[in-house]
Amino acid sequence: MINETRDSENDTETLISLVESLLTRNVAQQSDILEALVKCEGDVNGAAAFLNQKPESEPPKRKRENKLDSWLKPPSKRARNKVREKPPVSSGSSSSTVPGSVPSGSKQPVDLSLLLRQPSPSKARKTVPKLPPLTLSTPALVAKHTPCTLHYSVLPQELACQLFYAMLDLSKEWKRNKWWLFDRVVESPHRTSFFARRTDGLDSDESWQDAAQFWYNGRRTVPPDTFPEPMEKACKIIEEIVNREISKRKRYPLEYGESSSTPSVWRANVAASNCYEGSKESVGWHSDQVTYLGPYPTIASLSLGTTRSFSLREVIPTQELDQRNARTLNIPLPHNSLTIMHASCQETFKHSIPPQNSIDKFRPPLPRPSKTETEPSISRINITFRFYRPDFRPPSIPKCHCGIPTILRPDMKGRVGDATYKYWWTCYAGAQNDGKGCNFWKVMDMSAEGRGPCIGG
Ligand SMILES: O=C(O)CCC(=O)C(=O)O
Ligand SMILES: [Fe+2]
Repeated sequence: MINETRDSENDTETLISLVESLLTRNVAQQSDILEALVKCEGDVNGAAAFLNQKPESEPPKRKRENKLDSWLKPPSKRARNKVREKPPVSSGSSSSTVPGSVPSGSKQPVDLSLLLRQPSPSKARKTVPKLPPLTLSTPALVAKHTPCTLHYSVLPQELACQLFYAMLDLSKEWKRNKWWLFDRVVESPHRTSFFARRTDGLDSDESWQDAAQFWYNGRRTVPPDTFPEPMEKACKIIEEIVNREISKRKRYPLEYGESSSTPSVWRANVAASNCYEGSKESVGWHSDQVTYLGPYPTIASLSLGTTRSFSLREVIPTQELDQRNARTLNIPLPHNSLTIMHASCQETFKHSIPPQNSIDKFRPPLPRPSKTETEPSISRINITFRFYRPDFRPPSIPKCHCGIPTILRPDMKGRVGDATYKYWWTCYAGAQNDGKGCNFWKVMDMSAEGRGPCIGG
């Protein structure tokens, strides 16, 4: 099964994230990770093993340019497909398909400094100070530094425990996501599952379950499971919290809704769930895929079980790279806490659950119904409640030259200040079709495509 809820901006970046997620020690430089990848010919596990055993004091090798270039510019046709060509950064035009061709410069060498978002050798980049990671240990700090809000003890204690036990039991059957990266299939370092609510959350719309069958690959599959009973109960409580929080914050014109003056109607109609068993299970840096969520989505993420650190890092727009650096922000997420990733988070930040060297055993406050003793656990269950917009249902998603539904990507690096972000429909075949894709891209145009209603009309 491929990953339908996460979006990785480009292959090299994904590879680096995957290696990062397997590291058990700090590797300060992304260039060291890339070098290890080159040495191991793109083998993620090999690169991580190499870095994990490398003594910390060993000075980084500096002869990287030739090797990196030859690795990033493989000569074969197959290899050329591996590096995703990117649409122009500042495309101001409305909807445009470029059949059989790609934006100018598409066959040019990959710009490594943009890819890695780390200081380039130029003078200007050297003067941008690097910022150490910052731990955001209170909801006030989270609200100050990120587009998220953090809420503690959101469910009644009994319901939180009931849901934790129910998901822990179900998780034994969950699968690891698999997708194509370069020439190999990679597997997520945690188990995952997808649920669709019985209705779309608004009324008893019966087409909802029907639509849900298309969310893997855009091809009809077995319908996903519906929300188990404690998840349904939790969802109702979470919807109230989310709507209250949305009503307190700035709204964006492309967010779903009748108008900014009508009451908020965020509702969850799907949920993606993850189980991290032990300190080494993780998820690498990514933003969540917005194909069915539409622009400026709000995602509510519930944490159950042992406390894990949730990391956020802004993607600095290209034109600001010589002015500021991103900072890794770490938020400890205890049992029964809710992180709301508000509108603009998927467009401006990446997030991850990094592996840890140690983990606190979680002792649930209540035992299972049939037991008198509680079982300590090193697992964390995460449930992300999401609202798949009616105006982004599967039949409305454009298809690429490979004939499969595209994915929607925000222009993270090309964004300019607070101006409304741009999005592209791009080929997704690279992740699912033996790693081979086409170069389809098309600017998303809400009104030309008949989407809405949006807050901004
Ligand atoms: O486990 C978490 O808190 C994050 C999970 C996540 O980012 C995802 O499922 O997309
Ligand atoms: Fe995510």
